[in-house]
Amino acid sequence: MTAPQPILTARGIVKRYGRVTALDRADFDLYPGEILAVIGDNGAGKSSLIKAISGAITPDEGEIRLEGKPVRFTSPIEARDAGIETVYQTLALSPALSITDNMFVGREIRKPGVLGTWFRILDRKAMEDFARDKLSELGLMTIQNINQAVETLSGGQRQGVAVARAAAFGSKVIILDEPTAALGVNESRRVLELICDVRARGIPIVLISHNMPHVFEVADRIHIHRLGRRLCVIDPGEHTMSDAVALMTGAKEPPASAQAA
Ligand SMILES: Nc1ncnc2c1ncn2[C@@H]1O[C@H](COP(=O)(O)OP(=O)(O)OP(=O)(O)O)[C@@H](O)[C@H]1O
Repeated sequence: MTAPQPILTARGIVKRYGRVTALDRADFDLYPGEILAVIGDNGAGKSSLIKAISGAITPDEGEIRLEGKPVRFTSPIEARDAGIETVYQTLALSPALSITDNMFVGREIRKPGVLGTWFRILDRKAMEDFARDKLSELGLMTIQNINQAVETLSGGQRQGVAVARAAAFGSKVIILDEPTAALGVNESRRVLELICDVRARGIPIVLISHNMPHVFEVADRIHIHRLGRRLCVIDPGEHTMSDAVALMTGAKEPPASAQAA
């Protein structure tokens, strides 16, 4: 049997901010259908790695491949168009807009024919139906009214809308930056379930998180980042949270069983 090919890879990524080297020949691999957690101490370079992959920064050196083909994104829109959706901690939702409008910002559906092409009239019904379908596919229909303003939703529901939007449009990869950081226990639980639902639909997820119990609960593999590069990748079934923290902080060296960096 041939080994599965990674859907997204990065090799030798370097990113410098003046005299600070945020990424120092960093590598990364994401396989189809997995949840890959990326963990590391503060300043290890996790956000920079994710920004490089999602087009928010352009690396100084190195190569990124999506489905085996080299890509060079110069903006998040280019990465999004290629099928890489990122949900940042700040969510980038517009509070005053409805759930439907938030799902479609920048990619609205226009009425067919002249109305849509010339007068750019929105097809609200098509957008509402699509939003309702996507939210219910992911079990998010506790949100009753898809025309409700996002500012009236709880933190967990907002995260749900952001993840549903990413799942609806992120055909290839979804990157989640600290999706449970601002949430309570029950809301975090729901978001973790949602992440597993998205994986079950075949979309691989990159999960950046400082929350070790959450990482160990859902991740298939854990990428440990230290001093600007991938130190190792561990199997959460074979290591404890204390092992992961010791590796992150440099208190311990990678075990032979960990995938080589
Ligand atoms: N725009 C920037 N300008 C200057 N230095 C930066 C910039 N962005 C990141 N850095 C530096 O690059 C290094 C890596 O930062 P990065 O945010 O990628 O780490 P991180 O692992 O995501 O940290 P945290 O967990 O604290 O968010 C840090 O030393 C940081 O100060």
